[in-house]
Amino acid sequence: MPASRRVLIAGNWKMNGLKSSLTEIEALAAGYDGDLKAKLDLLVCPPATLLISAAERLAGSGVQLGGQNCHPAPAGAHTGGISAEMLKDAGVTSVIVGHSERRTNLSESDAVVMAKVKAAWCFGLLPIVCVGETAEERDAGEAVGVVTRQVHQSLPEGCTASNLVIAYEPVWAIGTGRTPTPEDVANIHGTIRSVLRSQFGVEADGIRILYGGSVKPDNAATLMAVADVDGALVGGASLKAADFLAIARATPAR
Ligand SMILES: O=C(CO)COP(=O)(O)O
Repeated sequence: MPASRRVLIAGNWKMNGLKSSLTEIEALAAGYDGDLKAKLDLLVCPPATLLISAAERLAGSGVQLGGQNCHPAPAGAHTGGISAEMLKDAGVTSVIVGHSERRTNLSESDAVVMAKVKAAWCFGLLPIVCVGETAEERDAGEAVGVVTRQVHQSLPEGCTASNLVIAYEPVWAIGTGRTPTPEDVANIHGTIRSVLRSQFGVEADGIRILYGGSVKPDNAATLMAVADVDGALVGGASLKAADFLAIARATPAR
């Protein structure tokens, strides 16, 4: 196992979280203890409005802070946009790009996702690139093909173990309580690893591939033990520090 493939448990709060939720950030900072630090990286991605305050609360705790999206342009006339530089300035080290909710609801294409990866790199942020098939695509037997295409077309040249994380999130598993079988997860993660190998050679062996979609404290141990699963991207169960920390504790040590 390459040293760089340290397990990463990441929380995506999506459009949830008010100032009062900063108590959960404080609880995360307090709960990321020596055992967890020895075992894995912990990352939380609250909404943009909470980033600066969250960075203050997390300072010195070792818990990393992430954004949920960035604009492909460095700056300028993009009302409502948030640039990678702004995220960096707020204390962020990672950014989720290409989440299926943005691909679907905001028609984000693979080309746009690639531009966002490059924007993140310009400011030293670690992009977490999401891929995953819909229920219709899975039922049509197209899961492998869809994920392969997304990985191929969303990633620029020059991806390495230290500048890229992939998250496989089957759309039908997000927020539904349904998860793929461990065999299905192993199959898609193995496919992603081979696509990465074909694109980036030996570097691919160090790139972390997270699983996301209805990860909970009671299924984390099983899902995180699957081959080529290097952590989780957690939605709903990351909103409460107790649940999110329980997922981290349930994750097997490597
Ligand atoms: O979309 C997700 C994380 O980005 C997964 O969400 P849930 O964990 O709520 O299914």
